[in-house]
Amino acid sequence: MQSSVQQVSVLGATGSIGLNTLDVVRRHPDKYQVFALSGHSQVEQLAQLSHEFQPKFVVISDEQHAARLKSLLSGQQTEVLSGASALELIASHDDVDIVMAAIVGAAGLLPNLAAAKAGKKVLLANKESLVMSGQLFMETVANSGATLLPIDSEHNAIYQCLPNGQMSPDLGVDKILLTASGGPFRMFSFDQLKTVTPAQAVAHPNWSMGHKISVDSASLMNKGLEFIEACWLFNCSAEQVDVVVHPESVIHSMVSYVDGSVLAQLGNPDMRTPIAYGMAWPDRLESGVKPLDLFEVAQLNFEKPDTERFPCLKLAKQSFMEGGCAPAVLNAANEVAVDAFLNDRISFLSIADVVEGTLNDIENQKAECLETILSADLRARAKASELLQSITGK
Ligand SMILES: NC(=O)C1=CN([C@@H]2O[C@H](COP(=O)(O)OP(=O)(O)OC[C@H]3O[C@@H](n4cnc5c(N)ncnc54)[C@H](OP(=O)(O)O)[C@@H]3O)[C@@H](O)[C@H]2O)C=CC1
Ligand SMILES: CC(=O)[C@@H](O)[C@H](O)COP(=O)(O)O
Ligand SMILES: [Mn+2]
Repeated sequence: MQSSVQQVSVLGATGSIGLNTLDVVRRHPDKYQVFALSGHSQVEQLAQLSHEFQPKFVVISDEQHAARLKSLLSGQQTEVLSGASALELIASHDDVDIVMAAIVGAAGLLPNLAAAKAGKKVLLANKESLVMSGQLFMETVANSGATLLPIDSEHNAIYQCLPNGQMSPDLGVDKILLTASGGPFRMFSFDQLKTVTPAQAVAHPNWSMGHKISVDSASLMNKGLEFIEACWLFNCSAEQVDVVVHPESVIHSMVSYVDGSVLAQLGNPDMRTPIAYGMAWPDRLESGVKPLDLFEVAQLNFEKPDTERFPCLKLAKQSFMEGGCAPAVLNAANEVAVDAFLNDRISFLSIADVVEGTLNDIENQKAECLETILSADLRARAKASELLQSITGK
């Protein structure tokens, strides 16, 4: 049992995972105290959260926003900082016990690595950092003795179903069954996919999430990123992970064993469950999530994923099997393409075209060190932007 109050840094506090984390913290003031919060564009909301949680530090990306935040927090003890190095500071500070890694995209990589290097209890929601730098990230965790707990709902479920969170053949583990909702366009024909809008894409059938991950769910890129995330987290090969479409999102993933047993973790689709699991691990914590009513659920369905209509899943698997910096290139191209789609610059189907074109045009390299990975990320962004221009003519 944890006894003293744990100090928590929430990276990406103004987002969907950040706010759910703060909801769990709010329920347990005897166990958790907010040490630091970070945000990017939502200055007012960050100020409001700082008023409520009175953190020691609050970090925002740019200096102008920081100046506004300072004026909103005048008279409060909280220190306002800005920039990438400030994120690393609150992720690795000696006084921090738990880091919630909930910044979206590649922007989370450096602070997440800093938390891992500093040996923190890292609650990893940001899947992009593992996709970009899986080997480096896992080595950093192993070398520092950090505790890495997956918050992504599927990986949290798998962690709960594996013996000691490990994919060990000695313990009879056979396969991971990674569930996918299929997203809002699961039943759409290829023709219908040509004209879907950002508003339709972010309307996930089961989960309320940020825009980027919602579009990824709609294209099945989210499942591709999660496939790579699972391989790194649980040290398994591509052949050991099967994607199973399960439209209800009640089973959050499963593990099958050599004796024919399949263990699953079920629950209502609410991120406060995996967040509370990570915060309290190895204990359990009340999270505010209502108990699962199986009579209300009534049916659980399963399908094979269709990678013809949703090629992003195939592209992600291929990039993992290719190895090196290919997953970092895939991730960067996807970030550029999703942003363009959300801003009405390209169609939904062009997301996969931009990712595929970028992967084809960038020569792969071994992911030897952080600098190589960051340089592949930059080159991929430049190439993806070029491809966007050729699609839009602008
Ligand atoms: N939402 C969910 O249920 C799940 C999310 N995840 C993963 O968790 C991560 C967060 O997702 P989600 O909460 O939905 O995303 P949101 O878009 O809701 O929130 C993203 C957070 O990151 C901040 N941010 C955005 N850009 C930057 C940047 N360049 N530098 C620093 N901070 C930045 C945002 O600040 P601001 O809002 O102030 O601009 C916000 O606090 C993603 O990696 C996602 O894949 C995984 C499983 C489930
Ligand atoms: C809540 C969560 O973990 C998301 O990653 C969710 O899994 C998205 O659902 P699908 O990608 O399966 O549609
Ligand atoms: Mn997920």
